[in-house]
Amino acid sequence: MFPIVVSARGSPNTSPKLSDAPHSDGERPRKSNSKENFQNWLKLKNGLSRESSPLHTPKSDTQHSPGPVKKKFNFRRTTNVYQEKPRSKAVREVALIAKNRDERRQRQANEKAIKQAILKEENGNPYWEFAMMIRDFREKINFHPLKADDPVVESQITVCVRKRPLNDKEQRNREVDVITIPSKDRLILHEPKNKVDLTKYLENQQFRFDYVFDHTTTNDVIYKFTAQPLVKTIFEGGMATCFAYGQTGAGKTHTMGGEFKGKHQNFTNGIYGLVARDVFTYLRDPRYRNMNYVVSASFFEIYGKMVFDLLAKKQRLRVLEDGQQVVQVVGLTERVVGSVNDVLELIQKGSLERMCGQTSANTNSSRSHAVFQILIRHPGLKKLQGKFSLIDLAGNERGADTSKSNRQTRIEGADINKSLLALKECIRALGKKGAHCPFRGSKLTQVLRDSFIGEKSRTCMIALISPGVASWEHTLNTLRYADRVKELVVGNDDDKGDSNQSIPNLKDTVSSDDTGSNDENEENDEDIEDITEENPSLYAAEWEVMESHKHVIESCVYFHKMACDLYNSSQTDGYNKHEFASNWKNLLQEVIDIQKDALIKVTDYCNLLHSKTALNK
Ligand SMILES: Nc1ncnc2c1ncn2[C@@H]1O[C@H](COP(=O)(O)OP(=O)(O)OP(=O)(O)O)[C@@H](O)[C@H]1O
Repeated sequence: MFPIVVSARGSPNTSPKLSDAPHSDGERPRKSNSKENFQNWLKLKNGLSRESSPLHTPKSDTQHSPGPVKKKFNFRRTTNVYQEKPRSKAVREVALIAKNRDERRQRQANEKAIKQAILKEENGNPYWEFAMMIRDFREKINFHPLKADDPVVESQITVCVRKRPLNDKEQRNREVDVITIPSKDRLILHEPKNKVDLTKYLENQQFRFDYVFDHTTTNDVIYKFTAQPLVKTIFEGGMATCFAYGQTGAGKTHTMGGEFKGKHQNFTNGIYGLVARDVFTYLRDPRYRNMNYVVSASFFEIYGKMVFDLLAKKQRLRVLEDGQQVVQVVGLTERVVGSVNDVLELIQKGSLERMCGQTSANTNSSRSHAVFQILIRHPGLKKLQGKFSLIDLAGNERGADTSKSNRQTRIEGADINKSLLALKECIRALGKKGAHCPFRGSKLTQVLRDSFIGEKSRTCMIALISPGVASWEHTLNTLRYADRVKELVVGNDDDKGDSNQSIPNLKDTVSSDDTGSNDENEENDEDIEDITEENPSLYAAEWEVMESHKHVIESCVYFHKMACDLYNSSQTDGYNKHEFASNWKNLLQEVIDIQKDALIKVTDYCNLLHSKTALNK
């Protein structure tokens, strides 16, 4: 039974009413409307803090404020008292305080009742406030999602994001979907936050990529906008590379290997299989039919510093680099394939061999990078015409997830972080024409070195994200990483038509204090400005500084070891002077690049800190 709200003056309260109050006479309750309840609850909350608090006495009353009360009254709080004409200003003031207190209590009771009604309807959903705020936010947006027949824009580096649907576990936990995709190249992450007084609010972070795919997008459509435009590159004598990057369980294998149906994986609709299909289509094209190209494939995985052949029972392989910096994976199986089915068989074989570890996020988590390559060679298996490398990267989650794990898992985590950091630097180097590529930063970038050099090399990165609120921090990391890669390759192309629509509240935080009325929200506006104007840019800059700092530390250790090895090798009789000089030069260049990058980032950060401090003065 809900309390019947009667105002202190005896008239029915004008507060918002419960839209779904259950009937006390045993009738079936009316169809509930939790959104309306939520709006009412917000209004109540707001009204409560502003109207009824003694600190928020209405202006008309404060104008006649009698000043401090000196006498002590024996005041009986009844409805009649409010209706009587006060005998003095002091009595009137006390009556007003009492009235406000009563109203506040009634509002609290009302608020509690509405909250209970919403909770009942939301079936105890612990995230219901965020869910309502996000729903509210989305209602104000015009959605222009990507359409399958939209044109494909080609570029040397493409970075896009795919959001998967909430999985069964997330749905059982009633997780909120914190990703909104308003258009084909934009994405908003709703960060769930709590103020110090535990009021919940959203901090909306907007990102922009070449394409953003929502949870309804199929592998075929993703392929069309990502890897498919790169297939012709390998026929034109270039290197093509496609990475799947993201948190464990976000959908990397689903995208690269093929959609899962239970435990069965459909390899025909993964990017590996789709690339193979198109390679054979190109071979039949009149332009290439007479070239008699030979197609072959290899499949290996990189686990820490070790490389294993997935087509040869995980035989361990060595990676060697010659004086010309050509990197060879010695003994890697390269199978000649005559049809798409041959390729699918190899994909299936290799996928079964993949190394799996365990993390708290996914018991079948992949802790290794899987590299599937399709090569086109001139007849006689000699000269390479082109190579398509497809990489299903290991889960990118950081210390937070691995700190609870054993030492081995922590080492794996550190290796994964290191290789992902090196990968980012190498793609950035590809984007900055002529820049030094620090490919020795990890085994992954070492074996993929030829992907990052040359005018004809093209790369695409698909960042996979989980939409659930429980994953929002990992999702933010993934988006920041992808954004960093994109930032350097996209430039200032702000001519994307309707995708630039203004999105409501993007510069605002949405909080459960919001009622939509400006004058009622004066106090909160201060918070809004502080949170959205300052923190994200500072936070992002700080994050960059920390990342580059770590990179400097790691590279110093690496540099020290390599420099010692190189020096020792130069002390032997008959050492190769050319090779020594070239390696020493490259090593120095690599470490200088990393330090320069860190210097730029920390300088930007210092400037940002100074400008914020100056603004606050
Ligand atoms: N877009 C999607 N639509 C439907 N289900 C998906 C989608 N993406 C992923 N899934 C499902 O989510 C689960 C985890 O996906 P997947 O194994 O591809 O994650 P992962 O990122 O490769 O994780 P790991 O790093 O452990 O390999 C799978 O059951 C998969 O079917």
